[in-house]
Amino acid sequence: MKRSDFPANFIWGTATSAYQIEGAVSEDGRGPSIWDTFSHTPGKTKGGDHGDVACDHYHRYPEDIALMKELGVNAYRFSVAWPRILPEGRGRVNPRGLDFYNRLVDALLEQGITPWATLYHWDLPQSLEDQGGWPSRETAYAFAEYADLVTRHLGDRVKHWITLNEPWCSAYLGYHAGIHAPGQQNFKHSIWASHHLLLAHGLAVPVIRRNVTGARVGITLNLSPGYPASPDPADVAAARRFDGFQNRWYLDPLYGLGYPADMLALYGEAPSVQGDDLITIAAPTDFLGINYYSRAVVRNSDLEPYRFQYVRVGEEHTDMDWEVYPEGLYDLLIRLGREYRPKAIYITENGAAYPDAVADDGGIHDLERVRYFQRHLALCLEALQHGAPLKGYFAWSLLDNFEWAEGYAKRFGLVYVDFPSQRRRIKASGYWFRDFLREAVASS
Ligand SMILES: N#[N+]C[C@@H]1[C@@H](O)[C@H](O)[C@@H](O)[C@@H]2O[C@H]12
Repeated sequence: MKRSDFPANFIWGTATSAYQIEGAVSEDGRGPSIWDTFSHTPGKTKGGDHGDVACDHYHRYPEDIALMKELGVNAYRFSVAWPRILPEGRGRVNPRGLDFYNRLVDALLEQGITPWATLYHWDLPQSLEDQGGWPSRETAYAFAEYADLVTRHLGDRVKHWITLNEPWCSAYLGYHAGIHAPGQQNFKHSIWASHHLLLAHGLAVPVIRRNVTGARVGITLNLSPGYPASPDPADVAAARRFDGFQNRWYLDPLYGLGYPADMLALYGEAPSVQGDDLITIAAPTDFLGINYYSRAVVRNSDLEPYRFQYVRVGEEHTDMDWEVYPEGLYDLLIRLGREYRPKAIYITENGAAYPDAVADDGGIHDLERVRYFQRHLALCLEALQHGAPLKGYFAWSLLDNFEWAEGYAKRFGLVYVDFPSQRRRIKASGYWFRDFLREAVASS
């Protein structure tokens, strides 16, 4: 498989998010986010890690753009930090926050790198959480106001917009599992949050189209194909419930099908739908972003409310203990193309954490990650050749960064970051990606 096996106009990028790399959390007028609060709450993140400095990208973005240039990517997916733009979430605008993204976008364009902006990658302004957070419908309206402001300022140069990153994580991990910010464990709130996140997306789509000539708008979902642990009908049914929990709860409303009836029955908890919400949520989009890391294998369980249990399978796992299963990406792409028929699909994140270390020769020989990318790209190509509307691929991530509750211990970067010194070193996987993009290597 080589780059020229893919269409000539295929997008090749890397991805990051604001809270994971920027740092400068109290600089130039930025307000606090729920992740500032959560990461500074004892016991919430590994080793008490937080994003106060992270990769210091707020100051080092020219160096990081130079790294993107060296890797040879033609696109870069970043997120805009809502609390940098609107410190209280609504109302008062922070011009220095807008200035940062103006500088970032101009520097990317100067290097011939197309900016892809995610409007929300989990850093909700704390003041909005204090007023109810995503379980409150008001937050969806606040998001639409935020989207209007940002796209009016950047829309002349940024044409690719992702409204939300992984609403499943914001709703489930943040409001039911409680392992992500804001750390609530309230099932009803997680269902309401999921609805208001989708509503926020739907409200933002026409706003972006109004403000951005030639806009390409989409959403990014973390989708995982679910497989039954056995042919036992109880396990097969459990896999269907997992699919509803992880995938269909978001895909169905986004593609005009409303919330899946089987999941509404299972949950016994209706989202706080009002008026034309489902029409708003199903606003036509130009692409579907997929973050793919692994599959799920599940068996039946009486554990309420989801009634499935994960089963650990496979011989090969990443440092996140996620099975390496590129076949799941193929299955997902083919299914989505057939069942939901998005105009286009972009892999907006794919990558792996491994316990990288600097070797005696000064290199980082992350050959497992090279193999991970080779295998997943090969299956992307196969899915594309079998009709999936795949148009691009963003490797997660450009840099080792703040891996949320896992802190800095989990490294996903193509570029190694020594956090105390902030020194960047391109890993073997980064050099492989560069050579793949230069077509200097063909790999099986
Ligand atoms: N975990 N993990 C890696 C990666 C995370 O760092 C991103 O912020 C999320 O969008 C998505 O979960 C994937």
